[in-house]
Amino acid sequence: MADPVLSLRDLRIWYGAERGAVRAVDGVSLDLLPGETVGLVGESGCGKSTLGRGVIGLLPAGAGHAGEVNYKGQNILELKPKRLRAMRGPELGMIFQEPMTRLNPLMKISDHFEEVLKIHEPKLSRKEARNRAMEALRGMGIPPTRYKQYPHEFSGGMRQRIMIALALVLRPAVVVADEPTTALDVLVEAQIIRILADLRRNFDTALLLITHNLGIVAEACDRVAVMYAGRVVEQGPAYDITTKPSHPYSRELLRSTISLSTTELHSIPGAPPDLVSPPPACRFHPRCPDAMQICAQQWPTTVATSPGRRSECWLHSKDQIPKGLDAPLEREALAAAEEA
Ligand SMILES: Nc1ncnc2c1ncn2[C@@H]1O[C@H](COP(=O)(O)OP(=O)(O)OP(=O)(O)O)[C@@H](O)[C@H]1O
Repeated sequence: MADPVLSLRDLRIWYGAERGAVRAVDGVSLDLLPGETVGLVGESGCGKSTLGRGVIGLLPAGAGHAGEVNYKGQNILELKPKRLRAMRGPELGMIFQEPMTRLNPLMKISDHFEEVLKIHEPKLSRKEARNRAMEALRGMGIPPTRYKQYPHEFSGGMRQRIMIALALVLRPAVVVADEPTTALDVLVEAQIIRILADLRRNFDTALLLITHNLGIVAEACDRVAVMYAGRVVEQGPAYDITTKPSHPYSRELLRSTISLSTTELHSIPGAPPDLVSPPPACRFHPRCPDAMQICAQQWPTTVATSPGRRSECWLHSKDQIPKGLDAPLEREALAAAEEA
């Protein structure tokens, strides 16, 4: 297996708040291999975007961090801002959700590409830069005849494809795509996801795809990391996790996804916890249908449930649970504890 192009080790990111720190990412370890797409899924507010920004060192001012984001033998979180800025684009790319806010309405598409290439690849001649841009656009299904047009002359789906082409024209080693297709209709979404899959194969780009849509994960990702309350609670091959989730949270998340075979709508009871003071021990225990007494008392260890697959749940290390603590957690007891 190839060496990872990027490795997160015990990554922690928090935001200062008056009531205490919001621990948005709280001890995440994850590898990205060259050319693979890893889907990052989880309910709103669990820390996906924060993790995605941490991966390319683009954290808001005031955010604290600890742990490592290793890229080419260096922790990018420790780099000088200038060095990091120079890496962002040619080595670490990011695709955001709303293309209109990122494309300058007064600049033609050609100007956008030529500016980016001039900054990061100054040795390219104008003609070479133009050819590179055309190639990237063609890959995204945008005809070269439209190269000199302005952003408003394109549909939302096309603008998003232009943004993706702009991120990929520099052939970065790692791209973080944060909900890149959420604002688009499903057909355009499927098309973009297919094109993204082709492109990363061609350029060996590792893609971290943040999404709410588990259907996309099953279709487009090699691996998936399921996030809950700042932690990655399960990670492994996308097919295995979307067909046979081993963490109760992944299972519940999958059950609450609408698909063609959906006969009734399921929602996970309760709400995700407050990240200022999350529940002790396993953070999912107050909502978990399988919770045992140990889950409210001790942090679960991460267990390799099969090759390449890890799950942070006591269900997978039952032999280590002290006697009696494997009894089901009583819901009434839980509610009373929460009231107190
Ligand atoms: N700049 C910020 N300052 C303070 N708190 C923030 C900031 N950005 C995010 N947060 C908080 O950090 C937590 C994680 O947010 P984040 O946006 O990373 O989650 P998410 O899983 O990407 O959510 P969504 O799917 O809704 O985008 C939330 O509690 C959020 O309110």
